[in-house]
Amino acid sequence: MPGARRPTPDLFMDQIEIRGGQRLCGEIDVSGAKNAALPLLFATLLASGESRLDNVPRLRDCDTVERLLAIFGARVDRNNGTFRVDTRDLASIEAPYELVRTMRASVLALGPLTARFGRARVSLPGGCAIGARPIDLHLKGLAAMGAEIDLDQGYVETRAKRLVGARIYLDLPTVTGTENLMMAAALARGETVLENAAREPEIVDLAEALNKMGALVEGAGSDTIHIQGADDLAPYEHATMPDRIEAGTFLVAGAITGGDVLVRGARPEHLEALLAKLREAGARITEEESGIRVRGPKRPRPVSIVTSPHPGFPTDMQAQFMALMCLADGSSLISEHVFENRFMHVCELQRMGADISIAGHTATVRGVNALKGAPVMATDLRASASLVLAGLAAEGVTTISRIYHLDRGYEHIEEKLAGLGAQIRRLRE
Ligand SMILES: CC(=O)N[C@H]1[C@@H](OP(=O)(O)OP(=O)(O)OC[C@H]2O[C@@H](n3ccc(=O)[nH]c3=O)[C@H](O)[C@@H]2O)O[C@H](CO)[C@@H](O)[C@@H]1O
Ligand SMILES: C=C(OP(=O)(O)O)C(=O)O
Repeated sequence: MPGARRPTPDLFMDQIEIRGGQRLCGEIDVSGAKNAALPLLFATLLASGESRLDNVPRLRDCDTVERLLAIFGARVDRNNGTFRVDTRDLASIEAPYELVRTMRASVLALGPLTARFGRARVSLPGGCAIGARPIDLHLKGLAAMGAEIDLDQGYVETRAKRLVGARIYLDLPTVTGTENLMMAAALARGETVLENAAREPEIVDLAEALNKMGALVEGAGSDTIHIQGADDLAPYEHATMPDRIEAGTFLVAGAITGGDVLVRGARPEHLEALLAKLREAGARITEEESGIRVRGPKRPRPVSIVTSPHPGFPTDMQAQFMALMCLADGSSLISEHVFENRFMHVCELQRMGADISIAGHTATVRGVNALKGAPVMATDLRASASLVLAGLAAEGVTTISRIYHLDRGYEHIEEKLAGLGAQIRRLRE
């Protein structure tokens, strides 16, 4: 039609619409953890046979691993939250760019494939919205275990006769780096010691599964992990741990709306830093048998946070906590020290009336009396979650576009929040 404006591509993608201002009350269930399910699914590659993983969340990233495992030749049978992965006929060791670029955690194929087949070819994931995110420490660790490493047309290629155990000091406690090296070490000859290892609960979950497979992993959850490799590993049966970041997001949802929410399945020992900060902000937190209850303050007190590796305040909760601080009765400082570019949500929160300024790694958030609904855009996974939280508390209607980011890490988020009384719906493409 002459003169007609072409709609922007965003209009052809799902959006979320929230009518804010409802006090959220009730009970909400936590799903299995994305960041635990992904390494656990790649760990199936270490053995020949059928592994079974329960409590896998229905997320875009889990669909991506399913596709990758199928490319390697695994048979994946998926029934609700249960994945049965049969790795008897693996035929390929290549993780193609088309899939890796949609999910950085694809790099977790590198350790298991190199350990089991002595070869892997995995596309380099490249940077993403939150930072450069190199994988040099994964590669240094594999090289220390005897792998030859080449870069060819954007792919990392590894070769090794059999990996040998090594003492590896990680310059930074990288989470997926620690997981990749634990999986590689599980089939290496002799003992591997990972020093300055990541201590996240997802590392402990993976260690449990590797031990079920026949490796001997000790010290997971501390900064030194000992892994005694085995000649062969057996398939595992395991259930994914609950998602502490999803749980944390729901706790903030209760707090930001002044509500009363029981987050069923949330584990206090996984969430200590967040719970301490929510209490400082004035939320009442109680640990109950089935989960964690939050009762929101009338208005949050200002609380400053600094992100750091576990057990510090998780970078994956920074954006959500910032949304809460936007409505605090005073100013707070939010310092991001894990990723260099994880303030993408700030501009969008400002569109909703937030008063935030950034200097280097720190955002100063001056609390306002109210946020106002607006059309906003999701830029990465947790940035999207912060916009949902801001939208729940804001006056009027918030429409969030590009929610494919949200679907990478939150299962049925609109249905779950609607169950607490939120006025939220997905506008389909
Ligand atoms: C799938 C998964 O579990 N993702 C999580 C994992 O990501 P991921 O494992 O990618 O994050 P890392 O722990 O590796 O990154 C931490 C820091 O180390 C740097 N680094 C990392 C590896 C490396 O070889 N070289 C290097 O310099 C990164 O750029 C970053 O600044 O941990 C992050 C930090 O808690 C979380 O935000 C992600 O949700
Ligand atoms: C950054 C995250 O995930 P990923 O490492 O998969 O990008 C996250 O879960 O917040």
